[in-house]
Amino acid sequence: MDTVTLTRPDDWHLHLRDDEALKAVVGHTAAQMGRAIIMPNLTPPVTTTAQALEYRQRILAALPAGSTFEPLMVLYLTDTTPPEEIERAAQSGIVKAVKLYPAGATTNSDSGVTDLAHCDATIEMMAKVGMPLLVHGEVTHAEIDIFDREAVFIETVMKPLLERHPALKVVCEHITTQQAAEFVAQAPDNVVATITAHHLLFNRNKMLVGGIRPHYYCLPILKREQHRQALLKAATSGSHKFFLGTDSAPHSQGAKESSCGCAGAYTAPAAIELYATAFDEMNALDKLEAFASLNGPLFYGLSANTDTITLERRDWALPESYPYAQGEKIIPLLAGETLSWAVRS
Ligand SMILES: NC(=O)N[C@@H](CC(=O)O)C(=O)O
Ligand SMILES: [Zn+2]
Ligand SMILES: [Zn+2]
Repeated sequence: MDTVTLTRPDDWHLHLRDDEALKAVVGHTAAQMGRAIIMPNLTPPVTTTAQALEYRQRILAALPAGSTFEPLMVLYLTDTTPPEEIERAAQSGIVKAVKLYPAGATTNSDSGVTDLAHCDATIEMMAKVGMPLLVHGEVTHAEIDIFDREAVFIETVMKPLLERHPALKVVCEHITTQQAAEFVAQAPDNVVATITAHHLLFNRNKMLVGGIRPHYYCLPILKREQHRQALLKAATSGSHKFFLGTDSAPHSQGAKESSCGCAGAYTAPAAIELYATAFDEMNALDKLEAFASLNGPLFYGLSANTDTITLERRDWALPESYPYAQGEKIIPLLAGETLSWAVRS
């Protein structure tokens, strides 16, 4: 296959940041995605429906002229989010989900949940009104090895959570392990997962062999090849439980190329091209449309987009960098390298 035409895809896990950074990055996603689920880990985080409505307005104002890109908003769950906030969010029609960041697990998660027991009534309300919980699934205990944090989370947090709230809609975000892929595949239909392009394309060697490559450092961290193979299998299985979420996470060049670099891979500029490359590796380009464009809307109760995009097999080089906030640059994943799938313009 040398061309693939898809219903226009959506990105079900995206970081857009705010202000100047938002203006620098939003066009990359809007150029190829119809909609995106916008992560709420700003500083301060988006914890109320009122804040989500304001943030949505700033995103719409930052879009290139004529864009029809639609941001889908998310609330940041804290120990003190009241059940009434979930009702307000559901009634708004604008807020589509609530995000669980275990406190300290990732970028801007300091206001996250310290113990899910504090959130029981709020989560009960989410199950009642059908509001999905999006989960950064890693434990944060210092004694747990970083490569094991997702697998331990499934056993110690996710399974007990679903026992208490069996009807809760849950998205296991950016899954990275065989354990997570198998857990989701075997779970009931209300439990699904997003998978990033970088976790489908790379294992941890890419980050650590021949020099330390900070642009491949993200959370959850890249795992061994066995896990990448399990993710590829899940994404191309044809199951409606797995769908596209880039976790494109912009940080300036200086914040990444540092003695203590930030976690996050900036993949938005070539998102669908990177996924096509991964599906091509599996000879599964015929499965890309369901993963990228159909399974996400199905879970969120939305219609698929009505227009299409066409990918073609053609070499092109990603730019070395793009302009970012405060005069800094942002380095896309695979900067300067050649991709063999391109979006036809
Ligand atoms: N994925 C990352 O490595 N970073 C994300 C946060 C997140 O999604 O965990 C970010 O906001 O920078
Ligand atoms: Zn995360
Ligand atoms: Zn993320």
